[in-house]
Amino acid sequence: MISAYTGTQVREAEKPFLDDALGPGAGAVLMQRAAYGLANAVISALRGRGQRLYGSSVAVLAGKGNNGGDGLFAAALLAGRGMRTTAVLTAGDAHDAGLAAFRKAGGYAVTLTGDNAAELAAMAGGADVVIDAILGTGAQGGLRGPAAALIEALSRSRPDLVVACDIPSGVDADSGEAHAPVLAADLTVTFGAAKAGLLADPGADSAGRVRVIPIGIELALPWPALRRLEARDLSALLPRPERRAHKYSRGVLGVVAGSSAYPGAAVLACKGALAAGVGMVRYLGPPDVADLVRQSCPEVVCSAGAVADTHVQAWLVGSGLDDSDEQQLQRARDAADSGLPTIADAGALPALPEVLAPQVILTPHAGELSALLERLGVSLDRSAVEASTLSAVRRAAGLTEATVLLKGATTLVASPFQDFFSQAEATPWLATAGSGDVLAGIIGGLLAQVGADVGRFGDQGIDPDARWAAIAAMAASIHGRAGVRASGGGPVTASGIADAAREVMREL
Ligand SMILES: NC(=O)C1=CN([C@@H]2O[C@H](COP(=O)(O)OP(=O)(O)OC[C@H]3O[C@@H](n4cnc5c(N)ncnc54)[C@H](OP(=O)(O)O)[C@@H]3O)[C@@H](O)[C@H]2O)[C@@H](O)CC1
Ligand SMILES: [K+]
Repeated sequence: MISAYTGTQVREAEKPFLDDALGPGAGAVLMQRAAYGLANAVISALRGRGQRLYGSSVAVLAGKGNNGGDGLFAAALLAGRGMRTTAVLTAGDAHDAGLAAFRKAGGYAVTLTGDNAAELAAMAGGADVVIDAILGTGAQGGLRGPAAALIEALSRSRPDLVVACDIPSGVDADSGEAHAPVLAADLTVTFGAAKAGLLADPGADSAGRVRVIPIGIELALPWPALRRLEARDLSALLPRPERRAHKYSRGVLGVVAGSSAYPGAAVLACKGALAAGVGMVRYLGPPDVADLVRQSCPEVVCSAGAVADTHVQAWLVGSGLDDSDEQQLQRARDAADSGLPTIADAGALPALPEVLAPQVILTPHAGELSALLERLGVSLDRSAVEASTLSAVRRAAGLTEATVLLKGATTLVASPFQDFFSQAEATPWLATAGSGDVLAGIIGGLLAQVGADVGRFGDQGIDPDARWAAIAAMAASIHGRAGVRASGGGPVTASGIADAAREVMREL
């Protein structure tokens, strides 16, 4: 599991180590570790591209704070390895000890002014590596003045390799909000712990690959602000049938989905659930949709019954529902009100009561989340949601008291108890019709199997209250991995994602 923290949490954790009572320059030790990790990461990245170190060039953009200090010390180490190093001091002022070490190692420093931004951008853009060490966790807002002009010009020239020091300058370490201009990094080398803003969009868009360098503060870190499940977490959390299992003990999912306009959504939701290994799927809906479901998935038991008369462990409602089909909408409301874990997708979102419960998982995309918040009296249009995904999903979970999964390049999940998960396994090829129905199916399939198994989650450090969010995150991860597998770098279909999800489950 990757644990991520706000900038404030990391700074708090660093404080005890900065105390001079620990010895003179105790804080400098942390900076040396950070700089060493950054320099090594740059060396690995260059070698990974088949480039020689000796004679390669690096431009470090250094702000006046400790982030700039990290960058200058790292550049000094790189100069010591034979790289040609230039520092652009973006604030006139610079970290004294860092600049002294940089100069001593043979580095050349130049000060950014109002007049030379374009010239220095051209110089930095021609370097083999650019290190962005302008702003870190001490930033207030984004880049301004000449530093903003430098980054704008440099972004246009698309440097070969950009390495962000701790966080891309202009990205908020707590929220992932990006204050333009931000220089998109290929790699972010972050210190002590991943910052939450690197694992939430749009910050994640600019971060590239994230590498965490331990600096000795790890044991002082509090409960994480955000977590990301990795393959081994999924392996530990996924259900395996017991020796004497039968279809009912493995979990039964009820599905209320599909309409004459979108019958395929019901099929894809059922396929997703079956791929997730559920014992049985019971479909409730109109006869024409049920016919298609039977033809495509003969394993599914179809009826036109009521929610109250249908014995299941979890519900999936909403995928492909028609907003004029009052009978299906009523089923969706009954399911969400049943007290059973329920995934509510697409057409169910506008139909449910405003206040729900943690075991109800809502799965909006940014536009649907904007509409949901609008109904709750919060005016946040789609682009505002996209600009601030973590805060938007937090607000939605707080107001609805439900678990909310926001779909996107990075999928964020928030529980109403302030547990957050972020998964980023997906490929852009996943953005295809029906993909969300498969995701809903996988969530439903997992809810039916492990929703009641509190101990399974506790063993992995997940609170009982957070398990609904963890299940949604597990499903997002499986769905993302399935998309990558089905795509192989090319187009995918939603059915292909469901097929691949079964293989991903087997591997995990
Ligand atoms: N603590 C530690 O021991 C360790 C910390 N580490 C490193 O330190 C980083 C945090 O360092 P930091 O606290 O010095 O802040 P940092 O992000 O460098 O910049 C803030 C400076 O810029 C200024 N400024 C602010 N906003 C601005 C803006 N929008 N545009 C322009 N300027 C702006 C602000 O000055 P002010 O405006 O307040 O006068 C301030 O001087 C952290 O990310 C990590 O890399 C590691 O070495 C491990 C050990
Ligand atoms: K930075």
